[in-house]
Amino acid sequence: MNENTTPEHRSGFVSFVGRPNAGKSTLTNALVGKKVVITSNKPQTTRTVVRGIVHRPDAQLILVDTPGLHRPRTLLGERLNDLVKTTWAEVDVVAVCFPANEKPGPGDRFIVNELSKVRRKIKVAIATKTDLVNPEQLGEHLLAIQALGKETNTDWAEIIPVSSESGDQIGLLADLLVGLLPEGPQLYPDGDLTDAPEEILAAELIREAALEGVRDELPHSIAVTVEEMGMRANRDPEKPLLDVFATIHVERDSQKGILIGKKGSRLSAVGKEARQQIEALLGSPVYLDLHVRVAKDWQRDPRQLRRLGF
Ligand SMILES: Nc1nc2c(ncn2[C@@H]2O[C@H](COP(=O)(O)OP(=O)(O)OP(=O)(O)O)[C@@H](O)[C@H]2O)c(=O)[nH]1
Repeated sequence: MNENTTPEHRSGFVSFVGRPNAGKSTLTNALVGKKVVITSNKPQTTRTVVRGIVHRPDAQLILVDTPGLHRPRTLLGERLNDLVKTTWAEVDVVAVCFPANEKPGPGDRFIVNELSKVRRKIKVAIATKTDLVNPEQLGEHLLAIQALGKETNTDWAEIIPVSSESGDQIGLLADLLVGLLPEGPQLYPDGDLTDAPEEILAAELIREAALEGVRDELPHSIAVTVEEMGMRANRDPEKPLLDVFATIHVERDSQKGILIGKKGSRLSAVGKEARQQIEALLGSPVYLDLHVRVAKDWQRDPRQLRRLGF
């Protein structure tokens, strides 16, 4: 760079991959600085590809959040894996997340192996959740990641430990990722933190609230659609109200009962939590109309999957 030119601006796409629950969504939110993707302690929370956008004077970093890649067991699982591979082909950098509190295992090997088939792609390893381990454990973890790279012929451009919880090394990670992006213009307007439509964000926030406190197979059985969303007409401009009409789909009657709870108590708690989250994200008071519907075995039914947007 010559001293008379302005510093180059970089822009590009980074995809986080990793086994379910590796901390990808939390990391996206930590880098963006705001909750743009939902997180939960239930594996396989992420289904749609939602982008978080990091704005800096020198760069624009667009984060593509993917579902956890795993051996598919259902049609939904297959669709999600296809989605991951399509994403890899399109991004500038693929960053694999390895939670520091779990030894890299067969699930991680499966992912890195699949990724090694994608040639000429910049690959980064991120050790997530470092706040959960001591320095010695972290050292072993980093060595295990390095070994896994060797074993699969994967050349890590960086191996970096971070904690989204404490914020440790998040700024450094952003710097490293920006350094790996090509020179390019700003791709999204200032202030845009995601390009997911508001309907999708609202549906995701409702799904997150519904996942809170449910166990076993139920989390995987929950899907949410937003039927209608819009500002209520004829309101005092000082008191706007956003109407959101949404449906929570489950696979069985018994699950419907669990979600609704005694005298509707659980559903109303879910509604309240989701409403507050949507209000925080979109900055307007919200009226949320929430229904629960049984879509029998939707995860295995192509027609229903299409209806639910997969
Ligand atoms: N202590 C700690 N917990 C974390 C950290 N990052 C994520 N978690 C937790 O780990 C769990 C999974 O995080 P997510 O970000 O939803 O994981 P994910 O990889 O997006 O998961 P899927 O959507 O299932 O693929 C959540 O309970 C998070 O709160 C971290 O840095 N420290």
